[in-house]
Amino acid sequence: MEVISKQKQLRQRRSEALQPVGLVPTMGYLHEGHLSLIRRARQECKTVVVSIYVNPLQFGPNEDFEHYPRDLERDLSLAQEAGADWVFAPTPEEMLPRPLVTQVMVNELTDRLCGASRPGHFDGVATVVTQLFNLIQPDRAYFGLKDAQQVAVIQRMVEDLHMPVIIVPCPTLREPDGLAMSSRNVYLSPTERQRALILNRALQEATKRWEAGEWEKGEEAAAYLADMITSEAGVTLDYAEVLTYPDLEPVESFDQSKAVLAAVAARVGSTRLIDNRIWQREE
Ligand SMILES: Nc1ncnc2c1ncn2[C@@H]1O[C@H](COP(=O)(O)OP(=O)(O)OP(=O)(O)O)[C@@H](O)[C@H]1O
Ligand SMILES: CC(C)(CO)[C@@H](O)C(=O)[O-]
Ligand code: BAL
Repeated sequence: MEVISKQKQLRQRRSEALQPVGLVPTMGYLHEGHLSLIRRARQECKTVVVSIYVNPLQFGPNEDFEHYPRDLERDLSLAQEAGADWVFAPTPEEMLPRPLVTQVMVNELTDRLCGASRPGHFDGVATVVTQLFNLIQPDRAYFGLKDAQQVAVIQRMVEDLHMPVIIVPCPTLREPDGLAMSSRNVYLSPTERQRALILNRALQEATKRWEAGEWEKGEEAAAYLADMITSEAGVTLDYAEVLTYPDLEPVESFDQSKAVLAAVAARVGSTRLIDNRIWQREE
């Protein structure tokens, strides 16, 4: 496996790469969720590129950019084991030699959920993903559905701007007790780690009720999720929403919606976690 930090070296390698080229964009501190994306890319692509870059553009001024966990040495050995051919790990100076006066903005889809709670977040994500697509020119790019809104935003950006890349959404990997894997789980104390289970538990219970046809509108399901999460000590709800997927519009009637996203975000102590389920009616 080759570690690449410079754009020039990347362009050189890219011009000689076996195709298809698969890209797994990450912010590092790799866990099994990331590794599942790398393994999937390995099955489907001749060249597998993992990018590791904590993108300052997608963090708000009071967010955890400085403290975001980083361990490049460990990441490199995990990426290699999972089958990566190259890791692109640029410095912020390499990606941002000067402040940008250009950015990519995806509207509407970013008005709700994490877009509403983290103003500017998806502008930063769309911009850095465009930079990575331009540098690496992947044929396929792999994204986790734990960040379901991110998948919808990137997919729409690629369609709107005719970017020549196939977006591959991949399932969320969980710890044995159901907690969605996340680099931010390391912030949790043992008590918080237990409390964090409420996100998955609420989604699991809501899924049973949706399957039983208990609700007509999305907002009834969202209220159920909000109640359950709010009742857990030490957990502060950020949002609970149930929207059509991938358009992220209100669900007026479950009967008429093919795919629906039930998404939650909450602070457990000071750690912000997200989780979701996609509910799909069989045709
Ligand atoms: N549990 C998971 N299962 C599958 N994919 C995941 C999981 N967690 C993250 N991913 C995906 O890995 C890619 C890189 O994500 P990122 O590096 O932000 O990791 P993360 O664990 O989501 O970090 P954080 O939760 O702290 O934002 C994204 O496409 C993300 O959706
Ligand atoms: C896609 C991404 C790597 C862009 O920085 C990030 O948002 C993430 O890790 O999901
Ligand atoms: N996986 C999303 C990256 C972030 O929280 O900024």
